[in-house]
Amino acid sequence: MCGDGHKAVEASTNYDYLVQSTDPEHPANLIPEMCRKFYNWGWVTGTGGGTSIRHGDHIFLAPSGVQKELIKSDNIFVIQWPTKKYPAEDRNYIRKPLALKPSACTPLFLTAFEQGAGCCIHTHSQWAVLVTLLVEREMGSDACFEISHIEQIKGIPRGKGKGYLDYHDTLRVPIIENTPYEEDLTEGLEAAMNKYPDTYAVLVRRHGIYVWGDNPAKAKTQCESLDYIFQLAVEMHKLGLPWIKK
Ligand SMILES: CSCCC(=O)C(=O)COP(=O)(O)O
Ligand SMILES: [Zn+2]
Repeated sequence: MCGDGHKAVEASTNYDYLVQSTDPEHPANLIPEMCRKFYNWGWVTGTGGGTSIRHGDHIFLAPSGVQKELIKSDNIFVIQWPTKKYPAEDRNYIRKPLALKPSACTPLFLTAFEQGAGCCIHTHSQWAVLVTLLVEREMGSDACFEISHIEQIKGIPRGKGKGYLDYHDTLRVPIIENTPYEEDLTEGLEAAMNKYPDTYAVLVRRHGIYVWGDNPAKAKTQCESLDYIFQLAVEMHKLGLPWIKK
């Protein structure tokens, strides 16, 4: 057996306890549970999308290219935090399930954790994709998504430690262009975070969205609020209703 294979066997043998817990809130139980919900909501169908949780100095990650609704705790990867983002071989994986690859979204999830997030969700929601196309056609490829005077925007934070948006505020979500490989989105995500330091989400044109939060519950509810708003925005557009109330 080659050196790498030997290391993987050792890692999976020694660190299984990291993904074994009877606590439903443990990341190794929560990621499969969240992915099942996200699949049923059309967010992670056809293996796309995923989620990752930071718990203390461990990052828990779903595997790549698998049916996300079928993930088991035993399939979860664990990285020791902090870790290098690149190259992938230099990341501090301490648990690598055999025959599985870590999510291609890993460097993007790590970027969210660098910002202090406790959980990052990537969806391929059709509402998110449609909004990126509408913004491009109506406002141009440099524009971000903007909407105001919708009750649900109160579910989105104003920025770290700044509370939540009010009904009269304008929600802005930056949009980055898609790349042929998921990993290559990282540069665009970092640039969008620098340009919009208060954002908790970045849309990816023709692809989906990355949403993060201080913890799994906040990431999930923020992602739900955004998805509700994107669906509403698409329907408003069909009715000729403006997204910004004058
Ligand atoms: C049909 S999925 C294409 C790849 C992608 O966009 C994605 O989100 C997959 O992520 P994974 O965690 O499965 O590597
Ligand atoms: Zn994706």
